[in-house]
Amino acid sequence: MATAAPSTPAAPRRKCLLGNWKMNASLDGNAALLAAVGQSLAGLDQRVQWGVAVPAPYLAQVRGLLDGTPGWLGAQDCSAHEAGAYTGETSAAMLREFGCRFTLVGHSERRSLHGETSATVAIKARQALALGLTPVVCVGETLAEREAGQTFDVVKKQLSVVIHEVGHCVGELIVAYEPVWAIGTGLAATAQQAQEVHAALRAQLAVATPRAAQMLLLYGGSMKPSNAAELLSQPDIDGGLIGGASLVAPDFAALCQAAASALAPQ
Ligand SMILES: O=C(CO)COP(=O)(O)O
Repeated sequence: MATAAPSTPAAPRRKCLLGNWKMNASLDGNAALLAAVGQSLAGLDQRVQWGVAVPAPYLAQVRGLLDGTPGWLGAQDCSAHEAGAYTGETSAAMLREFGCRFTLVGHSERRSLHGETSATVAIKARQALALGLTPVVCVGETLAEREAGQTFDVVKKQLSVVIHEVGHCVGELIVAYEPVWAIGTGLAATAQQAQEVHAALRAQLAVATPRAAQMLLLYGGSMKPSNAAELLSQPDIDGGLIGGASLVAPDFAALCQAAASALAPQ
């Protein structure tokens, strides 16, 4: 008698490492960084996707630098508006025209320094999806919120506004959990802290989409070569959104290799 297949097979997830260069770039520096990254990552397990979110003025240059590599080009933000009198903004259509594959939305620095609300972040995610860009929706609690025991409430609320706004496209999102207290501080969440938030986010997504098990959930906040292996081996951590370490070619390459090591052998 044939053995029945398990009803819920383990999801064959990929890993994904996205660099967020923030406001750090120069023509010469970008060329040197990506030449070194490209060289280090030749032969990387193809189940590891990598990419970089660059400042808007460098999109055209970096598009050329990534040509011929599997690296994804991304932006750090996109406008909530389609077009028109919005000085300083960059639309999803413009990002698309310059070859972007993804855009961050709702990074904590946008929320805290530029007053972005979850409602605005959700509209940005919808705009990005409408133009065929993958929104990387960033959520995360502050230290005060964590200490007050509000972590799960905060991140779920941030995500629920986006889920509601994008409707049936939820499964196309990438979600990045970035605890605000871990960003740029050198103090990453422990693998256990990050895993339990990721599991909660995936459970929340599962209510909205049958694709939740395949969705990429990234951790961000002081991920570096010394802590990457443990973080990336958690069952619900599918990769990283990397700030500082994405500016150092050997570090970013080491994180991608750690992601490859965390995957099951092919
Ligand atoms: O904000 C981040 C990525 O978006 C994380 O930054 P760091 O990796 O520098 O902590």
